[in-house]
Amino acid sequence: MNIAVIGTGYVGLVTGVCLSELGNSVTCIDIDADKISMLEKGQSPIYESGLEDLLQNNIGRGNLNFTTDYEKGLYDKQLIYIAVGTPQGEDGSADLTYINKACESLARNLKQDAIIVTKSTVPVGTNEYIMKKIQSSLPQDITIKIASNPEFLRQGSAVHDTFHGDRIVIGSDDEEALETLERINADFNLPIVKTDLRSAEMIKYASNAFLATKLSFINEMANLCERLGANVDSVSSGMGMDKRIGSSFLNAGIGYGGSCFPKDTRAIISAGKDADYHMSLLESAVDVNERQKVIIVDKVMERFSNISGKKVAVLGLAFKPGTDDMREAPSIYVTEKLLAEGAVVHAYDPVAADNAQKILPGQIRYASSVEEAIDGADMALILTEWNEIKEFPWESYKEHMNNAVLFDGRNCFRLDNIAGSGVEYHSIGRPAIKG
Ligand SMILES: NC(=O)C1=CN([C@@H]2O[C@H](COP(=O)(O)OP(=O)(O)OC[C@H]3O[C@@H](n4cnc5c(N)ncnc54)[C@H](O)[C@@H]3O)[C@@H](O)[C@H]2O)C=CC1
Ligand SMILES: O=C(O)[C@H]1O[C@H](OP(=O)(O)OP(=O)(O)OC[C@H]2O[C@@H](n3ccc(=O)[nH]c3=O)[C@H](O)[C@@H]2O)[C@H](O)[C@@H](O)[C@@H]1O
Repeated sequence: MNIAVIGTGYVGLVTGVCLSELGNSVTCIDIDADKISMLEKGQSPIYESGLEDLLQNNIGRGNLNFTTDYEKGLYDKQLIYIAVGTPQGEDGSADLTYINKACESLARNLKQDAIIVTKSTVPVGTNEYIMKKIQSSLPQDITIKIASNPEFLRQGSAVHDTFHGDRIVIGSDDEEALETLERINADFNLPIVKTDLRSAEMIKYASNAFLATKLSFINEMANLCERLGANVDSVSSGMGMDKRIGSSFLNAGIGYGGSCFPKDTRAIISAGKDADYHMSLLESAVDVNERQKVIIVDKVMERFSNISGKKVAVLGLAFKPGTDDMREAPSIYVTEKLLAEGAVVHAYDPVAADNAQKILPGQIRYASSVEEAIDGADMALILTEWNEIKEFPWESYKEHMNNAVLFDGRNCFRLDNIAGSGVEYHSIGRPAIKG
């Protein structure tokens, strides 16, 4: 099938690349000329395992193209995916500016009937709005249909998730659109959930909101474990063995970040307000996460009282391992707070340092290895559980640091492995280990 994808961020790019891998002819459109020029050369603008190989293979096979030109990109396409960003607006609601702009360009340049498929996460009712907006600007002889196909990939495992996800959701109020999407998606060989337009939009928000709430729940339990002398690792595994609870998303830590959970939870709270319904559970989940992001600095201050002039090594900056994405990364809030307390911050991240330098405070010094970051440090904070950080040998902390005190915001290590190592260790929801 001939497919266009509008927007080449995480979702647009992965969607375009994976649909071309399945044998479709795909053109990706973006307004960012630098991005398109990189992509045309087979270079991925994002760090995502396996993506660049697939990108290059499919460009080579001639079934994947990139353009900034809507007319060229939409030419002869039967399916058009919209995958532009829907960031958080000032009042917490989803900002539909990019969706509006994409719809306007689409309507100006579409010359044939097509099915428009929304991949972007959009509030319930937006697909109906998109349909009306585009159709009202099209010549009368062109007809469009609309469908929602929300995306569930995780950054860091985006390609894997696309081919091995738990389900594909397609929603439409038009039978023909549903059938076409079912046919295209059948090639992924995954369970397909077919539903109406509004329910598909809601499934996406409800899924992210549920996962975010699960994280805030376990983080609250972790904070209580600390006060009551229990170990949240044991609590998580004991809870997770119950199939009704499930063991995933029970790793306590310094809270969720990233480009979606923070904005999507706020967007659904805002949708609740508009519908005159108070989403009290979700509001609490968001509040717990706000507090959790900086809990590690509270631990530092409790231990040291004054960190002015102290060298603090920050290990890991990305919001999670496997990505260079810094959006809403806890490292933003943690480094700001450390600097406000007068600390001298030396940071290391295996892939996110370039992006970090664009948004973190200018005073941060960047190291090119864990060793360099911790050399002569008075304490080290782990904020992202990269394998390289998890595999760094214990002895080396003692060897390099002025003071081997480690604050682990991701519970990377088992307590029984640390005892006796000579490193003082503080983590989340578990007893501290004296050095
Ligand atoms: N990042 C993720 O892991 C996931 C994101 N989503 C949702 O997917 C949507 C996209 O997210 P990301 O890929 O992270 O966004 P992004 O912000 O990384 O990329 C959006 C892309 O759209 C382009 N763009 C903006 N306006 C355009 C226009 N008028 N025409 C053509 N291109 C335009 C931008 O230049 C950019 O390359 C959002 O609604 C997000 O909530 C859903 C699941 C996973
Ligand atoms: O809508 C989206 O954008 C995506 O949001 C999340 O994916 P992502 O944000 O890429 O990453 P996750 O693996 O879900 O992690 C989110 C945050 O939760 C944190 N987390 C995750 C799991 C856990 O057990 N503990 C924990 O603190 C991570 O460190 C990270 O900051 C969802 O998992 C995807 O299904 C969804 O498509």
